[in-house]
Amino acid sequence: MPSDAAAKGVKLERYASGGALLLRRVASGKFVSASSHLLFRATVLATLALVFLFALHYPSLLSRSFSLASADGASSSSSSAPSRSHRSLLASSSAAATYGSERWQKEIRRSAKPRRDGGLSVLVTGAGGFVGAHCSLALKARGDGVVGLDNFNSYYDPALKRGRQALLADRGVVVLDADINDALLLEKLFEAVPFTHVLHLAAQAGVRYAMEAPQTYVASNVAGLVSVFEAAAKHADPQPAVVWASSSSVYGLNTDAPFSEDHRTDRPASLYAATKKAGEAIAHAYNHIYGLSITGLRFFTVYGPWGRPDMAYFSFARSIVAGEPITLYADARRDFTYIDDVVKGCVGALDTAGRSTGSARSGKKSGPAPLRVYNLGNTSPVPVTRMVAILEKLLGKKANKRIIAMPSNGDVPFTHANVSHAAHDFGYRPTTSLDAGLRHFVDWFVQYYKLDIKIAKPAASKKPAATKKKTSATSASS
Ligand SMILES: O=C(O)[C@H]1O[C@H](OP(=O)(O)OP(=O)(O)OC[C@H]2O[C@@H](n3ccc(=O)[nH]c3=O)[C@H](O)[C@@H]2O)[C@H](O)[C@@H](O)[C@@H]1O
Repeated sequence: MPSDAAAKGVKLERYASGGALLLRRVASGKFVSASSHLLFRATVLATLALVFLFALHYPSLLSRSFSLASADGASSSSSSAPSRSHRSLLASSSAAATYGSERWQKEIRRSAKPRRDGGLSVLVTGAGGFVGAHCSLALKARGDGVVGLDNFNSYYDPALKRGRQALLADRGVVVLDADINDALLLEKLFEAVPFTHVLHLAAQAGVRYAMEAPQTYVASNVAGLVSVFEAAAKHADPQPAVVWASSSSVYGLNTDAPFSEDHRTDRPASLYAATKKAGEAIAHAYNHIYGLSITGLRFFTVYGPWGRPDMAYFSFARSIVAGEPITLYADARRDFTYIDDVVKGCVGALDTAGRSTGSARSGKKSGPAPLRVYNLGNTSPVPVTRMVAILEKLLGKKANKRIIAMPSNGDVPFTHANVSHAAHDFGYRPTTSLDAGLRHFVDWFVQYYKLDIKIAKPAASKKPAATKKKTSATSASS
């Protein structure tokens, strides 16, 4: 081709446009023939078609101005899976306006407006996620304003996330299709609304999956966290207080029990744990330099209705129903914590967060700001075999179990929370037994998947306090 062009005295010039390389012919003295014109047009059309297809699959690799122009305010997505990219371009979220537009701002402000005196205005990242959706519902129910964002990636079935989004939309909470790594989107959000708090729950979860997709953990849990702290520190005026999801996994190879916030967290057993531990160090730096009020919450194996299908209790329930085998790691124990208890902890942490002391304008802080970290666990570890036994009873079917020694996949043998700090500072008291919590989960599970299963009745309990009433978040989900 180049030699042919040279022979015709035509110079080919390469230049970039919209992420694709176009070839332009520049005539050097001679007329370009009609057939060359046709060929040129066909090439341009084919290139444009390729650009369109490229944009459809990889919007994150294109420029910022592209994401600004997208129809639903979707952002770039370093951490999201391809299905989100399609959706962000083709589908519309409840805030269907171009982000930054007047209509978009109006929708965001309406969703963010508290309906009670002294109410909070909270940006919830990961609002399409398990904990994020429940917290958003609880905040909205008590009269706080909530704006959610989520990239709806396909780490697990996005339909479940869309279901949670629909639930939130019913309550008047907007959840934007957006990624925490989209700095411009975050700037626009903080420009539009003076959020009092950020509840940052968007993350790449799952301990074992980190061996398969290590970079997604860095993109979400490290780069994404920095992106949120950057926006909160430098583009919000006044700065909000940030409460974010760390993890019980930071205790890693710690053997002192129950795990206390004062114990060592410098021996992570998985990359997932290491990214959460890195997050805690990053939080320290942003608090120190910019005066951001930051609270990290170490969640302990949170479960319940609308939960995560990648987690053991959920995937085991599916396998039991389907008659498929499950693999149990011998002697593994977890401090399983029910979602309603965790929601109360998150809300308590938000309510007691204390103000940030920095200024986005001057870049200076007026004094030290709060920097806190709390365990949110259930304080009673249970063997995983016991969790399976409860599921078997509720579902009326035996599991096809295969018990093996715990593989070296990042798992730790047990977790056990000491929650005295959270109890002292915001009255955190978990009250849901694993039996009661799994019953709520199975109720929802059977309904959600329209299963023809009669759930076993609870045995008469001597301790009625353990089967506490459902909160609004749980009732909403069942
Ligand atoms: O507490 C935490 O910090 C973490 O809790 C869970 O991680 P994990 O406790 O590993 O939860 P599951 O994946 O549901 O596993 C629960 C238990 O089942 C065991 N398990 C898991 C999978 C399996 O096939 N077999 C099996 O015995 C695990 O070893 C573990 O003891 C979440 O997935 C993490 O995102 C969260 O940060």
